[in-house]
Amino acid sequence: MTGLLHLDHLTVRRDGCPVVDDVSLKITPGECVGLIGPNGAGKTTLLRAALGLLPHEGQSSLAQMAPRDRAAQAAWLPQSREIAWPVPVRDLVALGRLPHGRKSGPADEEAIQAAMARMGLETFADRPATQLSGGEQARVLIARTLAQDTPLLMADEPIAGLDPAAQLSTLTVLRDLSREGRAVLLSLHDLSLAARFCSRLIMLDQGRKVADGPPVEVLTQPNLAKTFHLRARIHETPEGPIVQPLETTR
Ligand SMILES: Nc1ncnc2c1ncn2[C@@H]1O[C@H](COP(=O)(O)OP(=O)(O)OP(=O)(O)O)[C@@H](O)[C@H]1O
Repeated sequence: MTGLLHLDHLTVRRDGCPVVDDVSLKITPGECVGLIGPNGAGKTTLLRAALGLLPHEGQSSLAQMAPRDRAAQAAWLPQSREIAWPVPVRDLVALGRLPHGRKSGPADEEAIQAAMARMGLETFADRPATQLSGGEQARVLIARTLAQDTPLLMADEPIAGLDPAAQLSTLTVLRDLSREGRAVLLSLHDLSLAARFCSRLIMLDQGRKVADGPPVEVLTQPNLAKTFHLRARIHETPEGPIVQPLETTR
């Protein structure tokens, strides 16, 4: 299967210490891959280095691309969700089309409308984006990445700050994109939602990839104890495992 992202022995050092440590992986179309790990495990650093936004050792197929090719290959939703300018929501979503060229046409219009509809933003179209709530602004920025219409979408904690219904609808949108044949790589902290919506989980611990596979194989008691220092109950349900943290084991 053709990979949309290959990382080959990717390492990022901060002050000489590796915070992403020799990570190799491949993301293929149809996958919704969740990057999990405790605070400071290296999730954001790995995503940013994979995009070529940080100096690194090893190889990232995306980082090697020319900027325009990379923007056609991958859309990126960073963790910071600051919207500085009071532009109408529709115009902000339309910025996702910039990598497709300056002249706007029917395909751009269609992609913008589809992205706004997927994130439930039609009624906000003319509102200045700065006047929306934090959660609504997050949905606008997700819509901007959807409008970019790339085979790969990478998102750093896309459901942080969203209410439970918005979390579910956002993860449903991302999972549906993968089921349509794109690939999604996202970091997230909610292990139960990760298990339910991701087809594969990659667990990071101190920069190293310590588990990689289907959620039931990654979210095990020993992995949770070793990586998250957590004793947890894992309930098997028809919707996938639910992880109930019970106590820390540090
Ligand atoms: N600019 C920086 N300079 C020095 N160290 C940094 C810098 N940015 C991140 N780090 C360190 O790199 C490590 C990985 O950070 P990173 O933000 O990638 O973790 P994370 O898994 O995304 O964490 P979180 O879940 O808290 O968002 C941390 O120990 C962090 O302190």
